[in-house]
Amino acid sequence: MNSFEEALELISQTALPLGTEPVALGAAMGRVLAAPVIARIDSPRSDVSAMDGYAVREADLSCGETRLRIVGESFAGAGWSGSVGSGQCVRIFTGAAVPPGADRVVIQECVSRDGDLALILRRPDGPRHIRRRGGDFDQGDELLTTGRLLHNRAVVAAAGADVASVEVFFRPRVFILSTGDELAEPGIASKTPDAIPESVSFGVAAMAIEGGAELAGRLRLRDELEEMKEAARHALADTDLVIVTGGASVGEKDFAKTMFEPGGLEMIFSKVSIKPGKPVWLGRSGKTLVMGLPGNPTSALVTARLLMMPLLAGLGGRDPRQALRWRRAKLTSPLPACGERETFHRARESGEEVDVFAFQDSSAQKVLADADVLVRQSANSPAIAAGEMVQILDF
Ligand SMILES: Nc1nc2c(c(=O)[nH]1)N[C@H]1C(S)=C(S)[C@@H](COP(=O)(O)OP(=O)(O)OC[C@H]3O[C@@H](n4cnc5c(N)ncnc54)[C@H](O)[C@@H]3O)O[C@H]1N2
Ligand code: MOO
Repeated sequence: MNSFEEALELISQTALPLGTEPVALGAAMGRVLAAPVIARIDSPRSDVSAMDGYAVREADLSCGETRLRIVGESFAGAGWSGSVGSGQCVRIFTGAAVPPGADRVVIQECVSRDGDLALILRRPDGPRHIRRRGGDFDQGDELLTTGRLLHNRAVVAAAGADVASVEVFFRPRVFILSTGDELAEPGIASKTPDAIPESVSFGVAAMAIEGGAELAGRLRLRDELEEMKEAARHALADTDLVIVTGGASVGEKDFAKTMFEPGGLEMIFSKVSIKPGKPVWLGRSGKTLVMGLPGNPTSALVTARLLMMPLLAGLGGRDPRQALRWRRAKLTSPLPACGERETFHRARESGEEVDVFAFQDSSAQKVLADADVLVRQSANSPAIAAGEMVQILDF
């Protein structure tokens, strides 16, 4: 059995980027850059006004009142072509180019206008309200590095750099197979005695999409080996990762691994010393990776968070360990000593504190809805007192 750190290391070695493609910026949200974004223009493109007002020559301003002749207007997108001479000024608006000669913008609240004369009541001090050319970035600057996730703010920077399309890594294509004779589609389980709603694939699919995956398909399977082998063959075609839930343990109908044997299944790890989720496994069938998650809903979601997310990060061009950003918080109640499996408790964060739920069963579903972090407790650690700091991970 591998430790959690060993499993992560194996994932880092296995999860290599799948390839790259150009995409239009409008479709790039959530994608990972495979090449840096380099600015194609300066920003601002020239010295521009930061306020609505009048572009003046600082040297013209006297301590008392100053009268200047308005010789032109400069709008954003339609600047004024002349230059501002002594005793002159130009009406100017936010984002408009500051004409040569002017070196300050006086905001319009400090100016009264009389025909083509601007009357400045007293000499302004403070900022000159001019944004310098290239003050934000220069043409040729690297604005976004390879491996960056394009979120809403990053696409603003790319678009602002006059970049129309970006080179990104392929999204991993993920197929989810859930196994178990007892499973029924949510909404119809109550009609059959012994049936339970298939819940896990919904959470795993949602998490995979959050992790940058594209959902290639989802199938619910009965524990019938021949049917499962056929489904495995179908799921393996044209996907990068198959996630199979349930049947990971040692039950008589636990066929999650066996179903992949016709295509060949090379194991990468077959159990991890964590609680919950010990039966989680990773293998490769042909060129497709296969991850088996335990069927218990909490075990499935915890292992998906701890191991599937780093795997997807790596396949999608990011550092797998970036998917796990541990933070620290203070325990509100004590934790008992940890057994020999590293343990990840479901908990809720509140301010700088973290409340570990009393119900930690691996079959739990209600608590999953309430938990927002996992609390990490190392294997064989002694009891941890309330008030101690612990490692937490967004869940
Ligand atoms: N003798 C042993 N028994 C078990 C061991 C063991 O080491 N020795 N390991 C236990 C651990 S730990 C776990 S976790 C579970 C995992 O078992 P499986 O992956 O084989 O899961 P199943 O038996 O298929 O299901 C477990 C449980 O979860 C329910 N389930 C399954 N799939 C779904 C789904 N998609 N949606 C909702 N609920 C699901 C299923 O009905 C079972 O109740 O094994 C222990 N046993
Ligand atoms: O790992 Mo199982 O998830 O302990 O019940």
